Amino acid sequence: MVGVLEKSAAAATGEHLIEGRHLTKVYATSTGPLVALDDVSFTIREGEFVSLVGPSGCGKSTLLSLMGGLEERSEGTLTLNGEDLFKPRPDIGFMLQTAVLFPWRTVTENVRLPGTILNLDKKAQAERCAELIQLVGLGGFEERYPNELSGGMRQRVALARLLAHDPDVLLMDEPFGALDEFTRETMNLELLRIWSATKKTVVFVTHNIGEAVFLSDRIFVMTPRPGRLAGVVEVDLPRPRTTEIMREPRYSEIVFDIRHMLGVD
Ligand SMILES: Nc1ncnc2c1ncn2[C@@H]1O[C@H](COP(=O)(O)OP(=O)(O)OP(=O)(O)O)[C@@H](O)[C@H]1O
Repeated sequence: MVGVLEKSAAAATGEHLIEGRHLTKVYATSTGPLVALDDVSFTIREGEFVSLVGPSGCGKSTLLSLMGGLEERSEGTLTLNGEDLFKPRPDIGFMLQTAVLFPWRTVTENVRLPGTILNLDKKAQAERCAELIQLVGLGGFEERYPNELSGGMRQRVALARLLAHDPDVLLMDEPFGALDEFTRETMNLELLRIWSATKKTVVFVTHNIGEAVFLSDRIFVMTPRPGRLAGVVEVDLPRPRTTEIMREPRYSEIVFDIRHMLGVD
């Protein structure tokens, strides 16, 4: 059970892992070029939990897709450990708001899919996936099919699948955005538990400022038209975090600062 939670030797060295310099993304649209990201520069350290927040259309998903190598940048540089980042890589995992699970595959078969695609050792994968299913709280549901699961349970399957091939970087695009508040809070706590044990690098997109403050080491605050990085906020709240932290004046202060940066107040 603890095997999947062991820190990778390379993790948490505090070095710059992902580095973007003057990143620009222009989409060609029917009404002409649309600047989704404009001159965005940042670094993300190994083992760090970074959230991207900002209103709809500010380029959060675009930036995440660039980091996942799913979109081509228009200008600028983007590197992972100094290597040009321009295509999907097995050491980067991606998770979306709605779990894209194969309905004809069981929970176990869905979680084992990346290992099968990447042709990883079958026995080791079988063990790891069984541990991960326990880890995300789905013990007993291994042989169920997605349509027999709740939305929260399907996201748990997606989370286990994200971790199955042990990527160093987890890119999560509003992974719990479609869940009710209680389930979302539980999933956030699970994610923090897994993250603190594995020290993976997480980049997490959310509309929810409170969620970003609760989870993150740093928050990239983005503004729209064109998508820019308005500022980076350090979250100096202690860890490990529980929901009790939301009572802290410092928590409210950071939430307020971000709202202010976004012009919400
Ligand atoms: N494939 C695409 N083609 C054309 N325009 C796009 C494409 N993807 C995104 N855009 C545009 O780029 C801008 C940024 O979109 P993006 O999805 O990155 O924003 P976002 O901050 O993630 O928004 P949301 O919070 O609503 O998901 C938007 O104006 C959007 O319409």
